[in-house]
Amino acid sequence: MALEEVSRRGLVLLGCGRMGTALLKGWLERGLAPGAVTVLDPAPADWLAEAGVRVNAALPADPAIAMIAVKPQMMGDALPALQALGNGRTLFVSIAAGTPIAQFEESFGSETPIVRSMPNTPAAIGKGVTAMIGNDAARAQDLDLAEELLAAVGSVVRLEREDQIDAVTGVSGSGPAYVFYMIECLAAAGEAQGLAPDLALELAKATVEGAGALAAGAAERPATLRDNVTSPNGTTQAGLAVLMDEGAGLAPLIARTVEAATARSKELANG
Ligand SMILES: NC(=O)C1=CN([C@@H]2O[C@H](COP(=O)(O)OP(=O)(O)OC[C@H]3O[C@@H](n4cnc5c(N)ncnc54)[C@H](O)[C@@H]3O)[C@@H](O)[C@H]2O)C=CC1
Ligand SMILES: O=C(O)[C@@H]1CCC=N1
Repeated sequence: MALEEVSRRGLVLLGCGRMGTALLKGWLERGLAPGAVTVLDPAPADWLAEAGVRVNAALPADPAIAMIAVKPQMMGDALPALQALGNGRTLFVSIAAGTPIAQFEESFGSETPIVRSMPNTPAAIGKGVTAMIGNDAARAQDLDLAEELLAAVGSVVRLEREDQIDAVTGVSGSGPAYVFYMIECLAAAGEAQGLAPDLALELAKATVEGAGALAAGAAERPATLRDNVTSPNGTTQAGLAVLMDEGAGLAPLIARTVEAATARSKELANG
């Protein structure tokens, strides 16, 4: 439904880099009309024009969505291009880390409906997760439209307070990178135990994919699924004794990882 409304009224995408591309590919594959999309980006990828997307063209008169997908550091240069859409019917949706709603209200006017969100790159294959929160001007139907649009490429959670988004960024926004690194480490460790690189990588990727799908679909908690793998005095127990070491194991490492990413999100808000 959201993709139909957006196909009718239009979507402007400010910045089409890695995350903008992930979202746009997800929407196009799920039925968004390419001709309804206007991408504004000084370095647009070739596939956009080939796919029938309008690139660096004039703004549509009354687009449903203005999506902000530039780096926080680029906001000053980039936002004026959307000025004409402020204080109107267009819903602004930002995916930028660390840029507060107040900054968008300052640029576009406080009557502008704005949703601040934090998606992640698995959106490109419809498996993203996005957290979102709206400003005071965002009405229930604006929030529903943003949620439906983001739900087309994965699951969506609504936040109660804007400041929750820093921790969300540290967990799920940045999280795919942690998991990719986990795959890299698992494959390298397999190589160190004598497996060929291709085989080690295949095993590591399939294991993370399978375990992720199992955890996502199971009624049991991850800790129970872990127990199910762990035979008394078996191989998993030997491995987990290292991984779950209180001082040097994964828990304190992940805690520091998420803490650092969350802190960086807060820092970005202060320029
Ligand atoms: N990459 C990720 O996994 C995620 C990124 N984000 C957020 O998405 C935003 C974009 O990040 P990425 O896509 O990773 O960055 P990126 O560097 O891949 O893409 C940024 C794009 O903005 C374009 N750009 C630069 N100046 C511009 C201007 N004045 N007007 C219009 N476009 C301009 C660039 O040419 C580039 O295509 C950031 O704010 C980031 O915090 C949010 C969630 C996840
Ligand atoms: O690294 C970043 O700043 C962005 C935000 C979340 C994922 N990538």
